[in-house]
Amino acid sequence: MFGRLAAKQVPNKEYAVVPGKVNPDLQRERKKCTFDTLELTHFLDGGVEKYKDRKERENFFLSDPELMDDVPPELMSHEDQYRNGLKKACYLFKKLKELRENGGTIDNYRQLLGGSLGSAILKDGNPLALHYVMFIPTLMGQGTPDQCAYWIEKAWDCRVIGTYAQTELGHGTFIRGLETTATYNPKTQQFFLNSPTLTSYKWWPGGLGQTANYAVVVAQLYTKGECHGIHPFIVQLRDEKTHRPMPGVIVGEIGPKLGMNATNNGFLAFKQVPIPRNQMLMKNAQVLPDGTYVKSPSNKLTYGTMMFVRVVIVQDMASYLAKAVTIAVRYSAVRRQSEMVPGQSEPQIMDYLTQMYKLFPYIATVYALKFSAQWLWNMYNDVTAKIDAGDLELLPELHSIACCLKAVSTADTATAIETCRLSCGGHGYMACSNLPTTYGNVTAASTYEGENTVMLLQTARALMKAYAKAQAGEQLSPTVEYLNRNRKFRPWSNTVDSIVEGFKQIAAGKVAACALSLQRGVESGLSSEEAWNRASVQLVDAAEAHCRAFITDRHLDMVRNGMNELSPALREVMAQLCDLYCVFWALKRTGDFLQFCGIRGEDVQNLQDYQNELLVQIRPNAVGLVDSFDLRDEIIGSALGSYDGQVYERLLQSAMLSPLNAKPVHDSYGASLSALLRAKY
Ligand SMILES: CCCCCCCCCCCCCCCCCC(=O)SCCNC(=O)CCNC(=O)[C@H](O)C(C)(C)COP(=O)(O)OP(=O)(O)OC[C@H]1O[C@@H](n2cnc3c(N)ncnc32)[C@H](O)[C@@H]1OP(=O)(O)O
Ligand SMILES: Cc1cc2nc3c(=O)[nH]c(=O)nc-3n(C[C@H](O)[C@H](O)[C@H](O)COP(=O)(O)OP(=O)(O)OC[C@H]3O[C@@H](n4cnc5c(N)ncnc54)[C@H](O)[C@@H]3O)c2cc1C
Repeated sequence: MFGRLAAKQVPNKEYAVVPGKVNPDLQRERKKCTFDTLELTHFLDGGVEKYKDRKERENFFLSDPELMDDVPPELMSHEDQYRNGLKKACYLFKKLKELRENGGTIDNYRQLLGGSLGSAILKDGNPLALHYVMFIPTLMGQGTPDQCAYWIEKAWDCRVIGTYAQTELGHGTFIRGLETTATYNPKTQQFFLNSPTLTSYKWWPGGLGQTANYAVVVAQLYTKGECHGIHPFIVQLRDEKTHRPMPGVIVGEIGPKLGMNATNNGFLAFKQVPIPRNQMLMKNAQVLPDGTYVKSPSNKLTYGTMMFVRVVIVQDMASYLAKAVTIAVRYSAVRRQSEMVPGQSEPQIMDYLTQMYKLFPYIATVYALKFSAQWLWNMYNDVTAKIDAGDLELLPELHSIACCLKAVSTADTATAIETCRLSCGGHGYMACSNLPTTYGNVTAASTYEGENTVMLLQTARALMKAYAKAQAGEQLSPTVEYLNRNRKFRPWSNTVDSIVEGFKQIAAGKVAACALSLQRGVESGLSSEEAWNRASVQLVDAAEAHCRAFITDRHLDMVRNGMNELSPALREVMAQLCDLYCVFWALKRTGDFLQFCGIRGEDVQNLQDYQNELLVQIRPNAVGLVDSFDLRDEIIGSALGSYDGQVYERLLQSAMLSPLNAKPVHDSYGASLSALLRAKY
């Protein structure tokens, strides 16, 4: 990274990065590790074959100089960020095509577009991401076989580039309130797309600004004078030859953002734009040539693509976090500061227990999220196969767990990355640490694909239904089985099993308390909606507790039952991480444990002692654990986190890339500063 330019400009040659030289503290850390890091890498990849595939894929992409930046995107203008992003994205997609022709799978695409590899190549966003992440999945999930046959090939080959245009200036969350209309005219057999108000302008879709020439547009369907709610339509936005906007299409880019500045998010409006009837995606609902509307088996099937992306976001979060925590742990091994014992040499900052506390729970979180994400991905595939066969029974369960996992994983990861940044002191604030960009990417996910509070309220809605079922003695689905009214919770016993059990007990207690609040609200004369709003802070809290119970349960189950093949040395470390994740959250929720699980003050002290013990146990393996994520330096993209630990050399090298350092006296001196220095006031 930070290529050719820098090497010429470092002021003192002896401070240049030396290839192959590894920081001695990092070397010592690697020797201390008690397990085989390669064994863990294989486990994370899902076996040796998958490990080899990944390595090959990374080589294929990351050793291509066309895909590497000579100048970091943060030094570019907004326009150049887009130009650079688009150039690389187009090149990347040519390579993706090559990969597909050699038998690449959708999993390859996910890994490339999400998480670590994608964010290494297109650090600040990808203007073609929505084409693959939402446009193609919507065609696949919502098109009829004929529509799929016509559009998907074109889309895979990038003969059309699409985006997913749903959100409007006025509505993102409440999609039933969208204002864009698609009105069917049986005489011409066309829909007419129209944007009746300013607030109906589409706003946000990735790649919409200057990149996409087609979009899936979500609009209110009108036929025979009646509105049938929101439906997806394929709309051509730009001429296929000239790329000029089609007649009646108003389109542009929305401007710089906190992050993701190469994503080319755009706005869009229509002035009675016609499209043929067969460009409504009609797998679920249909409009017949004469304008007759045929209902979908469930109007929530239109929401299918959002569900897909929520599921993959959870996986993505684990990848982003692995990257951030690798940077912070390696830096904390290299960085020495202060005196722990007066007169003695300065310790590595990772020897401070507070530093271990900042970092190690987030190493554990990578695993916690990975295991939940894997479970969710499997469930998603099972449920979609069943839906395709006409069985919609498990759809609500999938929706409920996907919503809370999306919210909790994105919120936790954003907090974790900010903590990683803080743990790197001043240098963490530098763009070249790659922590600010990583945070920018991750914090966006708390908003997109369903704002987190709203997602938790969706889960809470399902929890209230499940609670009512439990009270009626009905059978419950697996993720809410703990609400069963006959379930006896085991008494507290100062073990990790007890913590996991405790989270279920807390969730059950909070769900019951919400139900009571709602009931009281209604009894006091509030409408059920008003009572819901009055209880909503509690409801969000209950949904979060439910999700924490799920994540800890999954994590413990994996450690107990999913690691039999691993060596005892590695299993021990995996168990320590699981325990740490559980204790960390138990201590963050001490009030809940005191309220719902009957623990006492001395139990809290025991938990505190156990947390300290775990931090110290994990300390010698910290660098080994992040090395096992096996993230190449191009993926890490950080002056602080590279494998060799040449932190100070890389900081100096990256400073020299600043255009402000190109000349000994900057032009602005003559333009303004010299006059100020000479002025007599
Ligand atoms: C090919 C390669 C792929 C590679 C992948 C690489 C991965 C990389 C990923 C990272 C890159 C991402 C890039 C960024 C993309 C951002 C794109 C967007 O934001 S796009 C824009 C994203 N925008 C958003 O996410 C908008 C968020 N808003 C919404 O989704 C909805 O408005 C709502 C869910 C909040 C409410 O909906 P509303 O219709 O008002 O519903 P009510 O509340 O009245 O509840 C009624 C009933 O419906 C039920 N139900 C609801 N949903 C579902 C469902 N999905 N299902 C089932 N059921 C559902 C609900 O439970 C309830 O049941 P019941 O109690 O009656 O039994
Ligand atoms: C980086 C990025 C990329 C995006 N890409 C796309 C894209 O490609 N395509 C696309 O269509 N959209 C895209 N979006 C839009 C995104 O999906 C919406 O911003 C998101 O769904 C939130 O909607 P909103 O902006 O209307 O927020 P709002 O709903 O206005 O949220 C504002 C506040 O109101 C609260 N609130 C709203 N409703 C409720 C409620 N019912 N109960 C309690 N509180 C509530 C929220 O919790 C939040 O605190 C993108 C957004 C971002 C940030």
